[in-house]
Amino acid sequence: MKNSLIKRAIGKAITHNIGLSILLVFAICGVVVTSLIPPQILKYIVDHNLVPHKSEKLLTLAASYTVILLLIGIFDFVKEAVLTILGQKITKEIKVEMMEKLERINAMFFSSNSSGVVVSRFTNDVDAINSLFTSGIIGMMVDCLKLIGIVISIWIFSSRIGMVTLLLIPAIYGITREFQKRMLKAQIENRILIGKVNNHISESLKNILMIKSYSKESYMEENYKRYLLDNYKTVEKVNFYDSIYSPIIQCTRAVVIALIVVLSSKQLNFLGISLGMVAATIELISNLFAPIENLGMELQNIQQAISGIKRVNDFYNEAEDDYKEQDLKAEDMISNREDVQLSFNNISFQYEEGADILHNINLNLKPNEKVTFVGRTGVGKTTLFKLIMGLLKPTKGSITINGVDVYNIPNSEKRKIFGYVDQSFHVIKGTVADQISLQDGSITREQAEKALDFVGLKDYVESLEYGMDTIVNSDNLFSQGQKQLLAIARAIVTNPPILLLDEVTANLDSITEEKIVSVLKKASHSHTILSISHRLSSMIASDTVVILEHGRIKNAGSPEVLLESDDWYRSHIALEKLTWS
Ligand SMILES: Nc1ncnc2c1ncn2[C@@H]1O[C@H](COP(=O)(O)OP(=O)(O)OP(=O)(O)O)[C@@H](O)[C@H]1O
Repeated sequence: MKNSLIKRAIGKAITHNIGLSILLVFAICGVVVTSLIPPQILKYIVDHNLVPHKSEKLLTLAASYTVILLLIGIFDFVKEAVLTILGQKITKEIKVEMMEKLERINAMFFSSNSSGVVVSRFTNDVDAINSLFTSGIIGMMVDCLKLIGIVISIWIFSSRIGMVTLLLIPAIYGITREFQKRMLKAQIENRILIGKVNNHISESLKNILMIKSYSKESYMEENYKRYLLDNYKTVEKVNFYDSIYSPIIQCTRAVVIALIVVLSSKQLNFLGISLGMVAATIELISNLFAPIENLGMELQNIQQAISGIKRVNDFYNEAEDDYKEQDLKAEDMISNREDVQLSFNNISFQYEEGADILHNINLNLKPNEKVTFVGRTGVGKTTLFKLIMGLLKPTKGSITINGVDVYNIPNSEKRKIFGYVDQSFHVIKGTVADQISLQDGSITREQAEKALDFVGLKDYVESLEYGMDTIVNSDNLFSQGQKQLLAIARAIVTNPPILLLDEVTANLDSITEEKIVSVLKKASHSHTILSISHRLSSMIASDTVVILEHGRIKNAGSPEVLLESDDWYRSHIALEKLTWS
């Protein structure tokens, strides 16, 4: 059976908050029972005080009536407050466990699930589950109990009215549900259109230059008008249903009350009940409508929560990364930095069943070897890097460092082994020092300073008002080239023996590129460097170039040998020279 995160979270919230849970049960019983008392007091006042014209107990009875109403309010408040607190605790529990799961989940999950889908598991679905407690199951239970109480109270006065009430409940429920469905449909349409209207504004702002240069102003204006018009229509629909629902319910209530009054009049006396009972019945009938109206919404919340529960549980049961050797330490694997053997042992990989991206890759790298992977776009270079870092598991074969399968290396040890730099620098919240250490407590300030110095950014950072402690909250503090240098500092700060460089100089001008390359040349003396580059001539000198084609190694060798023996490589270099000359 599937592991239900929701059941566990609810169980945990209840057992850890026994006092609150008992208070909730007490408040629910209090609301149900006390809400049946006022009509009984009313009946007593009419039959025993007003009809016989006795006023002695009137004040006490009026005070009791008020106190009971106050009690109903207090019980209701306690119920809502406890439900909200428990709901929040359950939501927090679910979200924390989901985040932990997200970190354990197999990288393949992200191939078929966009970030939007994952975010909606954390937001919409968890919120829907939360409403199950705040306005779903418990609300429904309370409302059903209230309805049962009202029907029994009325039945005690008159079985005939009791029967009418029983018929009335499904009728009112039917009308309410129909209106709620129509209103919800209109509200959803309205929300989609509001999204379109807002998106249109941001899209216009983003593309304003293109709109002007291609003279698309009127096209954009027309689209905007259309979205606005459609939006108004849905708002009108919502308002229409909203405005006619209330009168329909009021009329139904008035007709039923009028009927009870007429049927119990002196002339007809069809119901045979006292005046006090008539007054109490009228109040009970009036109280009948609110729980029925609530039931419709609660049913809807429950339906949404059920699909939310299913999606969250499915997410929670996604495959996780396989077993990692948690006790494995980088120092044990690599006792001597000068002796790092990276081997690709006949690996193949596929994202989707039956569609191999990489086939039978075999390579044995020497310590401190500089290897550049080249090949057409989409051939699988970045995928190969992910396999090297153990983020993906080969479908066949293995990649090993000094004989240890990289897929078994625990994530906590990876930074000591690999330094990864790609085309873009990902800024994190925090200071300049945090950008390098990634808030890793084991990295000292001296190490971060040394890394900054190594990439040549020390002077620039010292010129900032707070130096390394300057908060990086704008994208403009560092230029594109400086960001790449920071990325290199981040990668080398732990002095990992293997550097992986994925198109690090893409998007940079040639002067900045030269600067980056010179920093990398400096680093190359003490690292095994694997790089992906489209511009071969601009990279640091490679010992080996590996040409990938259709997911296989087409050729591998020193640049000099390949220049002699590989037509593709020769023409690639010639084309580059032509472009850059
Ligand atoms: N997460 C993924 N899920 C499914 N397919 C993927 C995924 N990532 C990449 N692919 C596919 O795998 C193939 C190899 O992609 P990869 O990014 O490794 O190529 P690349 O050689 O690095 O390309 P480029 O030079 O353009 O960066 C491509 O066909 C790509 O569409």
